[in-house]
Amino acid sequence: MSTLIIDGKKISQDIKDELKKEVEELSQKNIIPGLAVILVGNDPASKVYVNNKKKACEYIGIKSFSYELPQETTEEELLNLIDVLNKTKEVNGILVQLPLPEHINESKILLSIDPIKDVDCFHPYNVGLISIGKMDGFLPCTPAGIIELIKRSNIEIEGKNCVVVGRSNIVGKPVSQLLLSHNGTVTTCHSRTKELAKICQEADLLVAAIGRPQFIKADMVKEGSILIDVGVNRLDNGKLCGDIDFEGCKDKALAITPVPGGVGPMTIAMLMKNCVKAALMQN
Ligand SMILES: Nc1nc(=O)c2c([nH]1)NC[C@@H]1CN(c3ccc(C(=O)N[C@@H](CCC(=O)O)C(=O)O)cc3)C=[N+]21
Ligand SMILES: [Mg+2]
Repeated sequence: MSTLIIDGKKISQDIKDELKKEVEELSQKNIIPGLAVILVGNDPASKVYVNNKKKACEYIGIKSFSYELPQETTEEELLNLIDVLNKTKEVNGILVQLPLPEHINESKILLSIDPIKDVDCFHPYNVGLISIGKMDGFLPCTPAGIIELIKRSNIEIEGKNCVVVGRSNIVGKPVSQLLLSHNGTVTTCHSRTKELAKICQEADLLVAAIGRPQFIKADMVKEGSILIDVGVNRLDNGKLCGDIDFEGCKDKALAITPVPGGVGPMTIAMLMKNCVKAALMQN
């Protein structure tokens, strides 16, 4: 049987079209979702992501408020801006693009965002809700995007041996929790895991969120498995490359996500979904 290449671009477009419709209906009740996007510094990759988020807002009909602050911005200045946005009625969601410059304390910033406007789902209050299985509020964007890719490809999570490689607060940990809430049997691996290859070989569903180009090779994956690649590694030649050796692994897999065009676009679609949800919760 030929491998299903999961088309994240197409699926994210479907979601954006669903949201566009929903936002049109909301406008009849005079509700316009608003997202504030804050970027500190000049990282070119961050600028690209932030622009993609603004474009998605425009397409769907979400009003975006953009703050591009210089690298030297102090923690206090950033906290003051967030305080103002927390109190601004037109702003339903606040996103502070990560990573932040070294001199700014990231956890202090994430704590200062009003949890009801925390569309990234990074505030400890919202992280806590996810960890106790309350999934009716904001969902973390990349992990929720992964679940949506799987569901819309008609793949069942329940009962599957799910292996997540990576334990970051942004991807590894929350995706493990979402898979668990969908009744997967979840193993979370990391740099200190012993016999990583052996554990990966047992995975019916493997999520690679390591941050190393082509780390997962064909001999590490099970025949007939589902392979989800969260890697966004920029190579010296400018090309984007995943954490899975796509060419090597694809014939062994039942389904696999490409990079680009897999998980990445879903992250933005799920962010948009959280913005619409935020507007509903606040109106
Ligand atoms: N507060 C915050 N929230 C985030 O959600 C967040 C963040 N900070 N910092 C950086 C990471 C990374 N991230 C991506 C979003 C979209 C693509 C994406 O659309 N990727 C395209 C390709 C884009 C390209 O060519 O570079 C794709 O995979 O097809 C990738 C990565 C969100 N992040
Ligand atoms: Mg991400």
